[in-house]
Amino acid sequence: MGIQIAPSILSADFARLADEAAAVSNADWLHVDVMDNHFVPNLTLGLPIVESLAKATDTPLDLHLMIEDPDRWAPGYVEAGASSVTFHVEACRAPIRTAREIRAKGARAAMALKPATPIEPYEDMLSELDMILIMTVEPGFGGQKFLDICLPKIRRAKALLDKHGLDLWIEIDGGVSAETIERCAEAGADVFVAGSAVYAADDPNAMIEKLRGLAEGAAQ
Ligand SMILES: O=C(CO)[C@H](O)[C@H](O)COP(=O)(O)O
Ligand SMILES: [Fe+2]
Repeated sequence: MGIQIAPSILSADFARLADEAAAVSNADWLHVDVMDNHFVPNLTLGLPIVESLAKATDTPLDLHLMIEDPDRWAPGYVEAGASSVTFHVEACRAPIRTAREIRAKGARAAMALKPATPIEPYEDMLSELDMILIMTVEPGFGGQKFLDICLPKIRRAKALLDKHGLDLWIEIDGGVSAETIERCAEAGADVFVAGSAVYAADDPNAMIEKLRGLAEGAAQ
């Protein structure tokens, strides 16, 4: 698939979500951050809004569940219209079962790791997934500073995938901008979430193309 850009609607105007989705028509995915004020200290949106957003845009929805008990909720987000559903392994009680349920309902299944969570304990279950999300900020808020200390984990994740001959995507989320995206692409990331960098730009679609070009150049 190559490089993919996923603007996060966390940085959009929530009163105009359909327009904000249309403003990033060059995006490969629309990244939707679901927060429950328990797993993270912030509260955003849930199933009814995802269901409406899925009907309002042709861009596939990339759901990032920052919630407790994703085992219970993740399959419902596929039914609501998500094309990819990511659960946090720190909150998930049965990641293999949950990944299988997401896939069985027809979406891509992904597992997210907070900055201090290692990838190695999950080596044997990578084949159950379509994507690994490596957080490059502590989850909970947009507009935070990119954590360089996460770069070695991207490289280790890429090496594990190569070792097993797996073609999972590696997604990066948090602090991605024109200043930081090349480092992540060099390390092996392929899907780039960008909230504030895209929505604060005068021309969001031009920023998406700028980010895509920088990542493609660095990935070669
Ligand atoms: O998951 C997230 C926060 O937990 C968001 O997707 C992320 O922070 C995007 O915002 P920005 O690009 O401004 O860092
Ligand atoms: Fe996110």
